[in-house]
Amino acid sequence: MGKNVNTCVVPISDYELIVTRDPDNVQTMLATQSVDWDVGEHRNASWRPLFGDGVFTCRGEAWKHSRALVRPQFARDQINDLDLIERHVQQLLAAIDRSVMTSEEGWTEKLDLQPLLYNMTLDITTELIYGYSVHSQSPSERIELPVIPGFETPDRENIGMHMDAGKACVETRGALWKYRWLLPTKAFKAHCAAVHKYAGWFVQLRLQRGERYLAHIESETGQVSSKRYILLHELAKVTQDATELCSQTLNVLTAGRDTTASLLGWVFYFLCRHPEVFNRLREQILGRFGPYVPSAPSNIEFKGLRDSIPYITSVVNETLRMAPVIPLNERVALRDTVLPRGGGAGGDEPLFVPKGRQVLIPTYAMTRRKDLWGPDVDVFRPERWEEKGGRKFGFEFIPFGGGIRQCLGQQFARTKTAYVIVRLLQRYDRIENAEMPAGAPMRFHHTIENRSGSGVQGHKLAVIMPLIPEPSFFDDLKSEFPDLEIIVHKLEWGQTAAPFPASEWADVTIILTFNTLPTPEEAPKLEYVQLLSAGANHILDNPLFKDTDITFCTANGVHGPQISEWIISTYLAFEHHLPDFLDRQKEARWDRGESLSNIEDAVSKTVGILGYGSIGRQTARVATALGLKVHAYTLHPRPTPESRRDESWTPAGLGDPNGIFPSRWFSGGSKEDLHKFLGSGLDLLVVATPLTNNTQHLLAAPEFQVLADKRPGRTFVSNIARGPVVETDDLIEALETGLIRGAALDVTDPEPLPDGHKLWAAKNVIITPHVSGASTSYAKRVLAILGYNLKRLSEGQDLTNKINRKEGY
Ligand code: HEM
Repeated sequence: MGKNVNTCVVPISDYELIVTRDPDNVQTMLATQSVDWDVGEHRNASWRPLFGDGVFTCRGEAWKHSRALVRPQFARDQINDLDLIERHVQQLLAAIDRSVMTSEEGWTEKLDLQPLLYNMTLDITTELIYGYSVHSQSPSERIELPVIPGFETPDRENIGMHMDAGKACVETRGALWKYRWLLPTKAFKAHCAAVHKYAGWFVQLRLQRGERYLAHIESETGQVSSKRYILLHELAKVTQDATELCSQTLNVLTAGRDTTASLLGWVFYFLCRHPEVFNRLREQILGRFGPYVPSAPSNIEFKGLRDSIPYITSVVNETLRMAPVIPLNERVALRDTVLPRGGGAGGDEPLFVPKGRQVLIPTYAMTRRKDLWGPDVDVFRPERWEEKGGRKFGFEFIPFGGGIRQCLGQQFARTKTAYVIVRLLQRYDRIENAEMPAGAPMRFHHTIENRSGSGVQGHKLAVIMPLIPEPSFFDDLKSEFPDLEIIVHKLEWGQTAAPFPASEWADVTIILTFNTLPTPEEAPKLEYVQLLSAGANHILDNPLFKDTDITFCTANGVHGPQISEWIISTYLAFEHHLPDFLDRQKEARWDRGESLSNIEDAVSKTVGILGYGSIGRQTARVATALGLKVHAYTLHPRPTPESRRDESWTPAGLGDPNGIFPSRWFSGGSKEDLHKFLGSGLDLLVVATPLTNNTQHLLAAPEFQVLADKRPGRTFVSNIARGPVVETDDLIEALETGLIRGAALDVTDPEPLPDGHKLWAAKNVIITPHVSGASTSYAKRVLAILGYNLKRLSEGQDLTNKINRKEGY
């Protein structure tokens, strides 16, 4: 850009390629002489592991076959289903509205639109292609998927992440092509496997349901429409090859999702910098469609959408000119051939291109040529598209490619983009640029995104804790989120008041703390509080929690490893008589007692876990390894694989995120439900339920009796939850009378357990002073949760370990 050169040869390492921004050359490669050209082998080789062989990745005959298969689908009107788009746009509006401040002007908080747009296009595209949306914007709307024996239910929560991370790997592998073997492959393979599993599951469902697939989805989603269109369903009428269906749908998914989200992101990038364009556009939109009416159906028809407001097309075209979301294309010569220009001393003569030579087409540089676009080429001016009766364009403007491989989704993308613009401008009367002036707000994948790369721009994190993390933690955080401002304050142990003036809260948006909290008025910008504790009962009455909708997240998950170790070690210690032997050791006494005849090991015993959260799940993992069977008890029923999953944070490779360990599941809130579980034959009962009004004294004399009815005097009770969940007197009674085998208690009621309390001396009891959660790795794990949540925040995703205000945990 900037120089008066349009075609050049560029040596890179040990090979040469040609770069051209000459429209005649481009037309030759893409259209008029396309028989001499194809996309490079390495497009297919680098993308295939992630998305398979499909219309976007293939070359030669395989591409022709793919294009013939997929193309007819895009000629159908049904693909432009505005009802489908509207449903997901509503979620976008809801997400924006959630950040509206209560100030009189009704401004939203500063917000990063790009991740929200990415979520929306993912939701739209997955619904269009597979019939089920991933609902990344509103996970609660996800419909339970049916079980397909032999096929793992797809991970809808993380599919966007797997696609993005997989694509990032493809980009790096592509850039380092000859040396790609230097790159690690483990993570890439995992992302590819997750993406294939996702698409493969829907393909299976379609193949099994056959023609009834559409009806099945309509009855599951409750959305019946004569216009309903599902790409997979239609393609499967032509081919039943599962691999092909998988690859072709994934190819369209990738071609359609990021591109449109990036385009929309750039549209609003320019609109917020050009209020005059925003105002003119909004005036025309309101004139044609009227203002936004909440809860009224959209009155926008496909036919009138783009034609009736040509200025929308001008704004979109100007955006694509300034920021072509696919900034670079390429072709490779299939035989010795020529390009019309670029050769000779002046560069005006034909240029010989030997077979195998790669030619790059920098679209972004072609649309910044002053000789083609005029002296104001660097100015965003949609009006240029209206001059001289509307600008006609040829191969100097190819944001959707051109010739035989022209984008199949162009009309769909333009419709979707226009629709979102109309709805947002109907709804909001102003938009302002809140981006910091410094830094290049751009992320460069195979599409260009206007995104600072951190997504946490404008955020300020206050770390307030007694143990200050290692400096390397902050270095890592800074390198991942360069725009994040961080302040760190050390607290004395036991101190709760903030060690700084209240005015310092004013621009804090994120806090990491145990219970040092501002008032809602002191921290008007606060969005997210990461607690250092797994429990939240100490903040439930705080006005910041009670009277605002600020997101609070617990450190749920940090305790799983050490507490499950405590549970299993006290249980095994009891079964192996270790407390007795330690007593005898103190007396230097070699005495086996009865142990040679009555030590029981854990194999084939049954552990019942009351409260199958992160601690319960890790306990299940360890118990399973020892040969125990697991019975799980949860408040809400978990009848399907999907419902058994747990999205809360867990250290990698630990816990039971997919709910695979229990052999039996019990649930319910009534005594009867609880008794069914307690009566299922438990050798070890682990109490791991939070303390709430409903769980106070959950286990008392009747419950110990139910345990004993099935396993007389056999059940060992382990309480690592909270003392009051168990009725202490009844527990002592059950121990003394031998109704239960023994108990390990890390928590008691009262707590601390006073000197001389009779529980100290109860039969077969092991008591520790509320220490099972202690671990030198505690802080490290909390910080991992914070880092994970910052990433999710930056991507516009829901945070993990969010406290449910209704349930109180
Ligand atoms: C702003 C949005 C979009 C832009 C800028 C865009 C751009 C492009 C470009 C430049 C190509 C040509 C690649 C080449 O020459 O090798 C292409 C191909 C393609 N696009 Fe799009 N696209 C967009 C949206 C979509 C959507 C929404 C879909 C589908 C739902 C889609 C489906 C495809 C397919 C299937 C191809 C492969 C065509 C072939 O190689 O035969 N695109 N797109």
